[in-house]
Amino acid sequence: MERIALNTVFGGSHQRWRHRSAVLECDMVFAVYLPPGASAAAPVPVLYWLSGLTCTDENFMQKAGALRLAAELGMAIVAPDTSPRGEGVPGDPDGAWDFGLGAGFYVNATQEPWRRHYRMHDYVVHELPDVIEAHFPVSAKRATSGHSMGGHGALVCALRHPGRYASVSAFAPIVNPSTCPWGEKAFSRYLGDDRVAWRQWDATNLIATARERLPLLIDQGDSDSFLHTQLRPALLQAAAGVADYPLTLRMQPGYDHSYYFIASFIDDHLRHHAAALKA
Ligand SMILES: N[C@@H](CCC(=O)N[C@@H](CS)C(=O)NCC(=O)O)C(=O)O
Repeated sequence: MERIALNTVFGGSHQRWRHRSAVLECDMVFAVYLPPGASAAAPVPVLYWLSGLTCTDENFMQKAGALRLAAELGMAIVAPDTSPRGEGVPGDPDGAWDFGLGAGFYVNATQEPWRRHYRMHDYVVHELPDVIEAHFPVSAKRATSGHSMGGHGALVCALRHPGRYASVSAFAPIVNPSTCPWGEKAFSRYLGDDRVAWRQWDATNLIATARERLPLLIDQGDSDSFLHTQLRPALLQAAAGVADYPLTLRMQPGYDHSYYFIASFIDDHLRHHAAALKA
């Protein structure tokens, strides 16, 4: 592991690290924020933030405005990259931004040529937390949240792994990737044409049989240009209603898809997670 950045912020420490991922078979960079006072004697819980299309570990740390309250709440935040990277990792054949590099969709690909490197689900659920818990003063109390493609990722990680997270939330998540253009493009390539295989990667399908009922907070801007084509939170809300799953979906008037929207409501999400992590 090699540290490539270190910044003191709100009394804590923002760090970027490069490490070799065995799961993804490439070098990866992640960011971690450690609040003041985190130590081996006083380990802190961790929020795993999953970013959206085109992002790296940097977008959330620089733009979400989360670190002041994370410092106050005594919560670490880890932000991974959004896909495998580097030499030999294939990207979108046409260079598009919604597939491949920066667009791993937090699934384990089964199809060539993606299946060797594109295993972001195993990376964010297992390998990265193992690295974090081995090298930083954190506890095994975990929460997850994310934005757009990363909102989908957070929901799927929590729904597929009962007991692993104390808490989950999302901003403008892609709730039903099996039936929207971003998801259909990604899933048909990463997972193949058999749509039955897509169901285990789709929150709207998974919520129907959820074995755990973590209270789920979702914020969605009603002026988000992707709302009606890609995101469609009403589909998850309907499935949650049928399954009697505790979902709070807040439609936020005037807000778009950007980090201005995330920054406006991140405090509510951090408090939502802190309450569960401290319980
Ligand atoms: N590049 C796309 C937009 C992609 C986009 O909105 N990405 C979101 C996640 S889905 C994001 O967080 N972008 C990075 C940023 O705003 O810092 C476009 O030109 O329409």
